[in-house]
Amino acid sequence: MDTARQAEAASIPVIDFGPFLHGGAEDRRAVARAMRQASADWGFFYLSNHGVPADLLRRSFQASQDFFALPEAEKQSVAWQTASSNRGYVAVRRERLDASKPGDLKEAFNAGPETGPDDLPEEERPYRLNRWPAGHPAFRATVMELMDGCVAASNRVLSAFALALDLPDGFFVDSHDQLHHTLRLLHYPPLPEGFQPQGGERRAGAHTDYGSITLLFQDGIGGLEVRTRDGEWITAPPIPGTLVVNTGDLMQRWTNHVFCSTPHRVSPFTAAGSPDRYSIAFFCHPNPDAEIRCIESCADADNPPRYPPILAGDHLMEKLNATY
Ligand SMILES: O=C(O)CCC(=O)C(=O)O
Ligand SMILES: [Fe+2]
Repeated sequence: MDTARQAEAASIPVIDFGPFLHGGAEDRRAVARAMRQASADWGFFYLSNHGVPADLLRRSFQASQDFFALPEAEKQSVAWQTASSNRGYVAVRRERLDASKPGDLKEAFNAGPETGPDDLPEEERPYRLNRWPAGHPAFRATVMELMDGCVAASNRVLSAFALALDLPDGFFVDSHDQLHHTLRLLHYPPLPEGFQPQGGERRAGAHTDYGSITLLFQDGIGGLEVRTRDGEWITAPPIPGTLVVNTGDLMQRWTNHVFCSTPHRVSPFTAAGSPDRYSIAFFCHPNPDAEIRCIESCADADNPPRYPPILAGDHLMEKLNATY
């Protein structure tokens, strides 16, 4: 189906994270229960009072605008090179999130947490280094400040997920402690008036995310669409002050579909036409050597494990190699 129903923002749950961060044990459990329900019904929810400072987000969106406004040659000087690194600049139409459709009408800049190269095994070093445009130290500083904020926020969400499944607090966080995450600045350039998408092209093709969870920050433009469990596409409009959390493929495998990995896409058109749109996604990836196997309490005789165990790193490489 090509059009999406305009959803009431309320149809995808909005969860207040404040009581989890600042409340007592019962408040924390109530938030975790709401997340469990939302992840089962939708695989998506909005989170308010998420703890990532508004001023940092404002500066990050500004840094993103400044980066994408650089001349193409400067952006290409830090071009994305390999799936194993997955860092650097990705030009318009370079990636196909829906492999059956033309390239996405977006450009992106990927970065990862910077562990000092000295801490890394020799063979990993070239893949763990970010690609920064020369002469823009403030860009790097802002992106890395946001990285830290997102690592902290995602760990808090992962610990709520553990509580939601009655698992020890560190169950998910400990499997993410090598910080193989990707922070991705996204820019969807304006499309000319009367633009006709060719061959089903979109700003981002329909896909599920690959990792455990994703935190997504949207600007005010809109365009994100989510497929409901009934197969209908609905809009996920921006809600000021919130971020969007969605569960990815590995979380779905881990929880045997208790938490679902929901297809989503970005439509070329919004009520405002197709102006510039910016978003920022933080993809959480478990440690590459983490074995993702069905959590015991998520399976029983009627619902046996649906997938064999897989190493998180193997899953990610398979997905990245299919979309570039
Ligand atoms: O830009 C957005 O709103 C969504 C982007 C997205 O789903 C992705 O990059 O995986
Ligand atoms: Fe996505």
